[in-house]
Amino acid sequence: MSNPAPGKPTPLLQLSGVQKQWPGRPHPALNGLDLTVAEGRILGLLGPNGAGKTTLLSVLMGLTPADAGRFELDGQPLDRRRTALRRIAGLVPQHIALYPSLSGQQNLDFFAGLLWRHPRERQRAVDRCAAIADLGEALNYRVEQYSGGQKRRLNLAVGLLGEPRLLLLDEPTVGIDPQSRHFILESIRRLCRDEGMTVIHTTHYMEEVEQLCDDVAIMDEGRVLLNDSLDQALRQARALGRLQLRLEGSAPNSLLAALRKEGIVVEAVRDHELSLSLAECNLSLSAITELIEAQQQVISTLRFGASLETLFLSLTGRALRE
Ligand SMILES: Nc1ncnc2c1ncn2[C@@H]1O[C@H](COP(=O)(O)OP(=O)(O)OP(=O)(O)O)[C@@H](O)[C@H]1O
Repeated sequence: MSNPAPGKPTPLLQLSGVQKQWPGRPHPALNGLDLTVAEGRILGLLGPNGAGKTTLLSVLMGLTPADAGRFELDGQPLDRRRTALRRIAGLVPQHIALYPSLSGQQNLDFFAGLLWRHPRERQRAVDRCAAIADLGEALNYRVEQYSGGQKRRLNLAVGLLGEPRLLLLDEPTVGIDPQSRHFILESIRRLCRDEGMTVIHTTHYMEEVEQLCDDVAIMDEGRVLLNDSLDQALRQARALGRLQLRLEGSAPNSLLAALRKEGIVVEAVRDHELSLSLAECNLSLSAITELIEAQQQVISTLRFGASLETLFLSLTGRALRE
């Protein structure tokens, strides 16, 4: 393998031309998919229903073989029929995969028993994952008594029992309360930061990708249309976007000049409202607000019209949640 360019993250996984046709389906679920997953980073995999995200995770877990394609792990080619990722990957499936009549603890013990032979290793994995789920007393309750959020937390913990190097998350926060969602996202972030785990996080929620992920891949009709760092993707999105601002006072000329100096195009000024185009500006949103506040202006509302959603729309021609 050639050495990565300085500053560029090392690829853990590289896929090219991956093809998968489910029997009896009119279109391939994966249709020449290329994807790079960088080591120790969180990749947000965005795509509408039927884009092929779950199929991709199934192929990566070796649950179903790809029809064609090249797979490289740590720069070494893998046999596409046995991608061998199961050894290093943990899957947190979209549908809760727990035994409802067993307690949380019993679920952890059971799944750990499938992964670890040695009782001491098994116990260590269970204790670690029980701590990650952080369910307190509820760990001893039957899973059928859990809230949706508690089930999701345990589902995540079970996916971590094998101490995976690569964690595959299939929409891990669907249909749960904001607190549990926050808990799950924080746990993922911590695992990535403290243990160098690599994560593929599939989701419909753009804002989750913006909050959590280092990299983003946008997928549609079995192909990856964009695979880049989140910063680059947002920069691309920003080029499509507008920032609408409402100030508490009217905008002084000094503010307009300061904005223009940073490459921000002031498209319209109406009373206290400004419409800005950020196509030529390299500042982050927070740097722009700081710049405005440094001009002694108070922002009462701010609406950014370009996000991953805008980028997604421009790449696929349709909204993610259509
Ligand atoms: N086990 C299967 N057997 C037959 N067809 C399948 C199977 N799994 C997925 N498909 C088909 O493959 C295509 C891609 O589906 P997939 O579930 O991978 O997409 P997805 O992006 O995960 O969608 P969602 O966001 O709805 O979960 C769809 O047309 C789907 O019907």
